[in-house]
Formats: sequence, C-alpha cells, structure tokens
Amino acid sequence: MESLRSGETTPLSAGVVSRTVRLSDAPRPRTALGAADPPRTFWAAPGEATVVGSGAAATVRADGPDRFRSVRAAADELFSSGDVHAGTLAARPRLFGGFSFHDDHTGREPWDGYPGARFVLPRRQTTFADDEVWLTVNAVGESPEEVERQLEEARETIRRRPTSGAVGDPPGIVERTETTSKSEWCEGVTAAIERIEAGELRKVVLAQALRASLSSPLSIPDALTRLGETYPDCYRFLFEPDDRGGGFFGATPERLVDLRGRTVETGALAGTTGRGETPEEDEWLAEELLADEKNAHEHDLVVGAVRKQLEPHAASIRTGTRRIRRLATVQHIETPITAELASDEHVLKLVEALHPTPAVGGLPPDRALETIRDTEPFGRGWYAAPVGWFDAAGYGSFAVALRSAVARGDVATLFAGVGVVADSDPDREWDEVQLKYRPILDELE
Ligand SMILES: C=C(O[C@H]1C=CC=C(C(=O)O)[C@@H]1O)C(=O)O
Repeated sequence: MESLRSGETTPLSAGVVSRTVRLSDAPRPRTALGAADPPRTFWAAPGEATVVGSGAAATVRADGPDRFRSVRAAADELFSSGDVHAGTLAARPRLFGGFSFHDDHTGREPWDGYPGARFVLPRRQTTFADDEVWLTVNAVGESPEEVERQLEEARETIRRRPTSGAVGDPPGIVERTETTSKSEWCEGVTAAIERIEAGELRKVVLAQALRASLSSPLSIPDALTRLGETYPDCYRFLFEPDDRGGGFFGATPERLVDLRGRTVETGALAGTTGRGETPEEDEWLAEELLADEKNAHEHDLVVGAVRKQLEPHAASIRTGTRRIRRLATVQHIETPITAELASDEHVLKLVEALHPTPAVGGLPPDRALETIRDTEPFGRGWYAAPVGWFDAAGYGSFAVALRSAVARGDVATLFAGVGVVADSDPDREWDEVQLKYRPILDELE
C-alpha cells in the first residue's frame, strides 16, 4: 500500500478508498447542499475550491487540551494508506471540521453533539473548482469496485435530481433572548477594564450570545447562498453534528492560518467601525479607525502575538501593510502576515500555536481566558475557534469561526464579541456587538 501523501493511485484496497468523476451536468452548491445527507459539510473560501460534503466516510473526534494532537494522530493513521483516484487536486481526500474555543468545552446546549474537535471525511463530496465540478465517493476499508459502483449511482442520482427553486426568504424572528443584559454587559466590561488598569491584563475579547426563536425552520443552504452574495470575500462554513440536524454556520472574515508547502499565510484582524451611508462617509470612518489610538493598540497586540506564536516555527516572517477590510456591515483593521517555515510542519501544529489569537482571546492568554470564563454566562462552543480542513500532507486552511450561529429547527443562537482594552467604553462595545450580529441576523429576520 502506498501513502496518500504521494497523491497517486495504488491498485490495492487500502484504508481510504476514493474515486472522483467530473460532472458535465453540474449542480449548484446550494442544490448539492440541500440534497446532502447528515452530517453535511460546507466550505467556501476566497481563492479555494467550494466543497459540499454529504455524510461521513470517517469521523475523527477528540476532547480536552490535547485535542489538536489527538486529531492529528487519528488523521495520520487514517491517511497512512489509501487507494485514491482524485482526478484533480481539489478533490483529494480532506478532513473538514473544527475545534471548541475552550479546552474544557462541555457541549452543553446549544452545543450538544459538538465535541472538543470533530473532523469528517465526507462520504460523498461535490467540489467546485476552476469552473469545473467534481463528484467524489470516499470510503474506508471498502473495495474499489464497490466505491466505483456507488460513484456511478451517485452520479445517476444527481443527473435525475431537479434543480432547486429560488432562494427562500429569511424565516423571521418571533422572539429574541439575550444571554447578557445591557447592565450585566457594562458591569463585565468595566470589571475587565479594572483588571487591565491593575496590570493583570492587557486585552480581553468578551462576547455575547443571542437566542432567536424563528417563525419556521431556517434553510441553512439558502442562508449560506445569500451570505455568499453579501460576503463573497469571507470564509463560509457549515458543520453539522452527527444525525441531529441543524448545524454551526457562518461567514467569517478572519483567516487563522493557511499552509501550503512551507508557506504560511495568516494575519491580524481587530479594530472595528461601522459602514457609512455614502462612499465619503465610509472613507471618513475608515480614516478615523486607522488613526484611532484605542483601535490601533487593540490591533497591534494581535499583530505582535501572531508573530510571536509563529517565531518558533519560522525561518522568516513578513508583516504586510495595515489596511482597511471593508465588509457589508462593518470595517476592520487588517494586517496580512506571511511566513516561511524552518522545517515541514502539519497545519494543526500552527492552528494549536495560534489559537486563540488576541483577536478572540486576549493577552496574556491565560488571564484573558480566565476573565472570559468568569464573565460570559454561556458556552462559546465552536464560536471564535478554528474551523477548516487539512489533507494527508498536513496542508490546510483554517478560519476563526466568527459571524456565526448554531441553528437547529426553529431556534438559532448567534455569537459576537469585541476586544476590550483600557480605553474601551462599555456602551460603544455593546453597539459593536450588535453590528457583528448583523450578518447572521439579516439571514433570520
Ligand atoms: C470577536 C469578534 O471579532 C473580532 C474580529 C475582528 C474585530 C474585532 C474587534 O474589533 O473587536 C474582534 O477582535 C466577533 O466578530 O465576534
């Protein structure tokens, strides 16, 4: 048997068996996702192939502080041998999933069904890359003939499937419940500022959750389609728990890390303002954001921490020019950071080193995490944690799961947070949280 890392084919039945065909009568991602079996997977990222996963040929789960290493060990075993005809690099076997924010994540409501880490090798996968669409069937320990038969069957099903109709309207919200009242929020932010002034902390990111009861169940394929139109430069994702329906989805602007060969792409995204009514007002707000000392400090702490976390692994690190990242609802300060690794590394090593960046945790990390646990009355679950994919070579792409919600039936729980530094004003930070709910709220109401 041959290692999957070679990317080539072996004739023997091995661990992972994967067969791919190019589709001529190609479905759209929304149609493929609507027809997919649970657990469904969706991944669309700037400059990457869009992938829709249906079911699981293999699932890797882990919990606790060692979850990054445990996932890697299980994946190494899964990928140690294989019989793969991928047809195109984009359709090679990949594991898609994510991690919990906290090491001691418990999976309490609404996170039941989400362990500390969970990655899926989709059973059937539709890959949209470079104007072509590929259908893959993955299996573990099955004969290549059986997998080829299933691929033919899946292709026939797609050929006969009607295309889905127009994207539906958002379901509407009948009731909202905030986990944190405005006065509790102001108390929490004020207490955090006192810890910063006492020299115990430099920055902490505090978040809120919003439970929305919907007038009908949310169509996540429709929501992701609309998010793709409004936030084309964001990472859009969906990860479902096994057999429970619903899912964790979102459209996040924040890349955690991308690794190809020894080249690492990451960055800092922190510091926020709103959008203007006119292009002139947008420009004015952007300039004010870049010139604002509080936001510059909040951002600098992230740039410094990301560089420091990369240093032990890197032969060189380059910090790009600070710029404005303009999204439909907010504007952020963004600094791209690239690095060349000193030796080959698995992307999960970098994910573990970088998570949580001070854009979602704080500084120093331990005290920030303690402050988050003491202050937030809800479980972060997978919010603000790494989500993405990796392959047999250890390359991969991960985003930070912001602008996101867990939806199940007619209930969705949204999450949003803000960086708190010494000059923060609790009222303004409250308003910023409301702005960061907007991308998902717009899909619901
Ligand atoms: C924590 C969130 O945003 C982070 C990313 C960009 C800007 C941020 C800020 O300006 O506070 C946050 O650090 C969120 O959207 O829930």
